[in-house]
Amino acid sequence: MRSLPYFCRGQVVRGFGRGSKDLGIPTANFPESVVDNLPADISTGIYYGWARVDNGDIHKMVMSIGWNPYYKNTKKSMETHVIHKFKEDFYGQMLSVAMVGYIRPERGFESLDELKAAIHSDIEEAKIKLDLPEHLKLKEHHFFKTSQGRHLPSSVRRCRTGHEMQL
Ligand SMILES: Cc1cc2nc3c(=O)[nH]c(=O)nc-3n(C[C@H](O)[C@H](O)[C@H](O)COP(=O)(O)O)c2cc1C
Ligand SMILES: Nc1ncnc2c1ncn2[C@@H]1O[C@H](COP(=O)(O)OP(=O)(O)O)[C@@H](O)[C@H]1O
Repeated sequence: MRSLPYFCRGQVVRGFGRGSKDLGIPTANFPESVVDNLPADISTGIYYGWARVDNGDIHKMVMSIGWNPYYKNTKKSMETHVIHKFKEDFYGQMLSVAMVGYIRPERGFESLDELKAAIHSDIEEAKIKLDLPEHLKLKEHHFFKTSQGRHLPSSVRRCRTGHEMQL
């Protein structure tokens, strides 16, 4: 995928409230404007990368892009599970992510337990891959040093591919 790494930020909005309740794996949702602006070559599926909430620490993350076939959603979404235990929810805060690599396509599952097992295996894969030097160096990218600018208009918070960010 030519567009990877892909750098993106947006204010966290409410989803269907299933991530935590059903799965025990909370996923922060991006607004529709961010989902609609994904480059054409970023296909639906599961990705790994780095994430930061407002000006906090940079953590490993896994992200699901698509229609969640298990739940048969009608709206495409981008849902990020940050691999970190937060003290509280962060709705309305700025989430900055660097999508670094692709894991697998989205799938339907026979049971919730199978979906949960698949997500846990994605998390383990992400943890290992992100320790590679070429991925670790992205934590130092100037994207994560620029203003988290919650006050900035959405037009200023455009998402960019690694190519556009002059890696
Ligand atoms: C790493 C990861 C992998 C996922 N894989 C799938 C999948 O293969 N199929 C699917 O239907 N949903 C998948 N999901 C999406 C979950 O079903 C989704 O996070 C859940 O529906 C919560 O949605 P909500 O935040 O809108 O409530 C995945 C989520 C994550 C974080
Ligand atoms: N480690 C985490 N990763 C992602 N979101 C988290 C995490 N810890 C807490 N949250 C909070 O949980 C919310 C997601 O919970 P979830 O049950 O999936 O609800 P929703 O459907 O509203 O997205 C996020 O928007 C965020 O505020």
